[in-house]
Amino acid sequence: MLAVLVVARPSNNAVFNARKRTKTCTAVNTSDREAPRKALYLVNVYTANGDLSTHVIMPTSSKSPSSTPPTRSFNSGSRSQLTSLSTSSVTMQFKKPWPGSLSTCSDPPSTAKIRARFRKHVVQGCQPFDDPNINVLNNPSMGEETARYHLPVPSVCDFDTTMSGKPATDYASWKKLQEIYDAEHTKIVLKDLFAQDPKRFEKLSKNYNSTSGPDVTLLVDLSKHLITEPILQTLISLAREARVEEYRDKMFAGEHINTSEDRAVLHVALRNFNDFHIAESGADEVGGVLKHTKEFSEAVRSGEWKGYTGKTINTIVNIGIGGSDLGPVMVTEALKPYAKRDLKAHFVSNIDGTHIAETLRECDPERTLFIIASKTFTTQETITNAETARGWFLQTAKDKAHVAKHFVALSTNTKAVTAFGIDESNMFQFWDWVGGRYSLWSAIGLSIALVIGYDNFEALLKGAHGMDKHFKETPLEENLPVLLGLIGLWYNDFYGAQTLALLPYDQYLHKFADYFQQGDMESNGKSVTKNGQRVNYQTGVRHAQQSFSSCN
Ligand SMILES: O=P(O)(O)OC[C@H]1O[C@@H](O)[C@H](O)[C@@H](O)[C@@H]1O
Repeated sequence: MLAVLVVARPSNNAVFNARKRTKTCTAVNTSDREAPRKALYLVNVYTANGDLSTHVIMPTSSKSPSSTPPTRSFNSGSRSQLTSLSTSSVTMQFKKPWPGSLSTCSDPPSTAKIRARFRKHVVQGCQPFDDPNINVLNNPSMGEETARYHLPVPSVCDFDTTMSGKPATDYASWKKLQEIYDAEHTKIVLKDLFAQDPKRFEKLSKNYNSTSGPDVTLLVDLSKHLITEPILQTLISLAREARVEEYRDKMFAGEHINTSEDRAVLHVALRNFNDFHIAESGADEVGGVLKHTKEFSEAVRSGEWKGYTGKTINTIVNIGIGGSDLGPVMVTEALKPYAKRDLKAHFVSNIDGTHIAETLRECDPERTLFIIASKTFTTQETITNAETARGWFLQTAKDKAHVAKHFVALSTNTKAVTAFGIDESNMFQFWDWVGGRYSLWSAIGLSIALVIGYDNFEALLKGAHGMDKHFKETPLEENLPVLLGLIGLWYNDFYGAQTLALLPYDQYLHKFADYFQQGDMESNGKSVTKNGQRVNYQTGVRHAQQSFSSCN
């Protein structure tokens, strides 16, 4: 099947906001050269009340396209529609009130906004939209009822339209799991399962031996879960049906499996050490950033790096939020036994000024290094706290030139970093293919390297790489992340158990639940499938962080 896909899918936030306002659209053109009459365009529009309306448009022939193709619309009444199309272009019309993500208030969508939206959504394998070819067909003004845009469709490319955009509930294995659950769940009692099979622990527990050394092992004990071997086998079949292995391999190869943002998903490249071949721009720059991290962290720790009055650094303050805070704070706490005790580390995330104010009371401006950690460098909480820190520092240091000795930035956004006043040489780069929740292994880990030393930071990366290798190379039946994911799905979607308790009894892991909560919820908590269809089943869980009282 040869097809063209044109996607302008709302991000998760967009979908979340769709309840409040109209969102724009996913346009899918699937055309089959062998059977041109089957050529198909789909346009999904998120309407003001959050519903998805799908327009299906079938040109009479993709070789001799109709300018007014027959269309079928579901949930009509949306504010945007296709008015004409050919094999190479689509004309879209937006009616007042304009789709919320394209315009604000009652302004018509600007060409720049249309371009920005469509430029972002280039599907892997297809040629990008050619911006200049997005033409405004009329010149909408406040008084006009419609705005019309001519959007070029990229040339035909291979795209498998059966990719996992299908609701999970449509898979045969899902249906089988539902049957098993309905017939058996009242009989699944743990003590009976152990009584029936004395080898249950041996059969359902898995070991992981790290490449870091024989003393590093993990035990995942599935025998204490409410599953049987047939249930586990069916869960694994579900993963195969959903093509988890194929998408895992695409991920490691650097393909843009994040289709809504047209990005690769490559946190594994941050700890790869040239093991897997990853063809994505930036993957070959990781080594350079690690070198910078090593040199800088060693200079600060050894005292070679001096503050503006020539004194050594004795305090670091990481200012960030979400992934730019939770990962580093969790790891520095977990690996405290390796910490340099005379280098105090603070992590400031709260927009409530008390957090930064109380932290600054413990800092000496001559001996403090501020690390501004933000992938986007636009996050309000972080920038506000960073400005407070800079103002506090300059009250004593006076001269802005001294900022260079006391402020560094960890970000993908060079322009915003330099506009803030941090020199590019004091910036530690990373790439848009690092999700915030996975960023502790990127430059965002600088505070970790400062606290535990670069060699220990590198050992952490290598440990993570060992698990990446296991995930990449191990059959699903023995694949620990896959098995744990499937167990989560079994409880969440069949038992309806939406609360996950994380019980890290080791005090060093006291920040683990906070950290893991973001990773799990932002990764799994989705409300639409890959092709934009709203799901009617659970995709994520609620996290209970040792708050037993709320679990009854
Ligand atoms: O690192 P940034 O760009 O400041 O973002 C911080 C956090 O911002 C939140 O909005 C995102 O959901 C998180 O994923 C992210 O970690």
